[in-house]
Amino acid sequence: MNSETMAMTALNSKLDTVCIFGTGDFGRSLGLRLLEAGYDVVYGSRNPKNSALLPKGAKVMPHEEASRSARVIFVAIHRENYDFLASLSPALGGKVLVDISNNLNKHQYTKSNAEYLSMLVPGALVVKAFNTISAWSLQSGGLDANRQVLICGNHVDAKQVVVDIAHSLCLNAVDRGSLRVASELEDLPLQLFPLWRLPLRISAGLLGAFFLYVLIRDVVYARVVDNKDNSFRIMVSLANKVFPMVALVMLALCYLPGIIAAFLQLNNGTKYRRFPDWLDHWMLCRKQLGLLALAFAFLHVMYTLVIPIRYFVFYKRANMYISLVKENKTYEFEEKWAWRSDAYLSMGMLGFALFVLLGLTSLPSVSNSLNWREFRFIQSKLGYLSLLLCTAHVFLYGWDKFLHMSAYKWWMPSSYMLSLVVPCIVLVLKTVLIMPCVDRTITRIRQGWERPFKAGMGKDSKNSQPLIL
Ligand SMILES: NC(=O)C1=CN([C@@H]2O[C@H](COP(=O)(O)OP(=O)(O)OC[C@H]3O[C@@H](n4cnc5c(N)ncnc54)[C@H](OP(=O)(O)O)[C@@H]3O)[C@@H](O)[C@H]2O)C=CC1
Ligand SMILES: [Cu+2]
Repeated sequence: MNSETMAMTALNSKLDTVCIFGTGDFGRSLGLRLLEAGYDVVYGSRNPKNSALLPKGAKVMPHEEASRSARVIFVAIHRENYDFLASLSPALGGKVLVDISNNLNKHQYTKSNAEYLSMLVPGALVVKAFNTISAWSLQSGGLDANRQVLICGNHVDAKQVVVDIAHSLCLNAVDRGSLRVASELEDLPLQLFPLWRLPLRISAGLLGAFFLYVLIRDVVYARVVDNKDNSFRIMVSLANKVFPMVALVMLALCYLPGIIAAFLQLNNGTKYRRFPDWLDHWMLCRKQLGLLALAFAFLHVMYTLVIPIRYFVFYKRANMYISLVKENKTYEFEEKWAWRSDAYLSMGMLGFALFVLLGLTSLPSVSNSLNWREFRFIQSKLGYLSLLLCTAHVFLYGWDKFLHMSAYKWWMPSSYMLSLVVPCIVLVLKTVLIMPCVDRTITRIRQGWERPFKAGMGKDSKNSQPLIL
């Protein structure tokens, strides 16, 4: 038996007892789960007599005594109170010290908490883990919260011991590498939807801009020029104009960064050159952009469904029927209008169905069941088709309004027309990219080929992510 196996056996033989320093929220929740999983739990506390709140079956002792009874010690104490651990150094030598601490702010300290702990207790095998799991989710059994335990540390065996504990608590363990990444793990709980920020800002900006525009155009202008009060239209009509426009532009914005990246690669003649940071960031949040766009499309569907029961629509229809009767006229069937309304409705429904499919395949549980080619086919080809159908839907709905400009000045075009600018640019560029000659060049570039006269340029770094156009 070599020394490593012996050390492992020694670690495993003691695994039935786990020590926890600190009897606070996290210590208590973790202790409870460990007891339920069949471990013996010993708490190390400043106040061993105060065990009223602790889970039944756990023992409480002073820190040094508690540390002697186990090989694995969870340090459920805030970093600010770590200093006393230095004096326990001799007792903690060779033990697996699990640092679970988080900070209040990002980059609060120059050294991560785990590295600081290993500096305080140099003889211990420090592992960073469990800091991304909350005391609450531990208590609720991890059933309705994040179940992923991210682990890092410099000692493989010590990490394995922590992985085994995580597994026995029915949590998923992911090894993230050495103790150097500890500060990254400590930053994770402080993040608040990092990839949603840009998409949320974009959607808020688009919402505000489109709403202001249709408000000025449909309400304020009508009031000032025609002395007509259209303000009641804000609630449903204007909202139902703004939502589909925002959804369409945002769907187009999901595809624009991939297209820009492809043109950059074409221009550079190589894929071995980094994209600008803003493009990288934009590409990383395409999924969030798409999901927000889908939410706006859903809103548009719901607002459209209530149109027949609106008072205003009821009033307009009744008035039309009455005037037809009064003037003894019939409501002529116009084939052109029948075609147009069926066409835009059908395009809208098909586009929306594909849009929902895109949303579904972005869910990890679904995308995990697809291979890369299938995923690309849906996200790229069907996404392109969805954008095309949705653009056609908006175009067919508003085309007479584009042509019929007399009511408004040239400087106040239809809002639908404005919302088509970005999607049309994206569709045209995308069409250029799928032309066989261009597509062939891009495929070759992505396989590592470099345009001869540009070869070697910027070969310092690869693109940070594979492309989905
Ligand atoms: N709560 C949570 O959801 C999560 C917490 N964490 C981390 O877990 C650690 C503990 O958090 P939490 O349980 O919420 O905090 P609490 O404040 O509830 O508990 C901290 C415990 O530390 C001990 N302690 C306090 N001061 C000192 C000191 N000067 N010297 C020695 N021990 C001291 C106390 O135990 P005693 O009186 O027995 O000595 C106290 O109960 C923190 O580092 C936190 O960042 C990480 C992820 C989630
Ligand atoms: Cu529509």
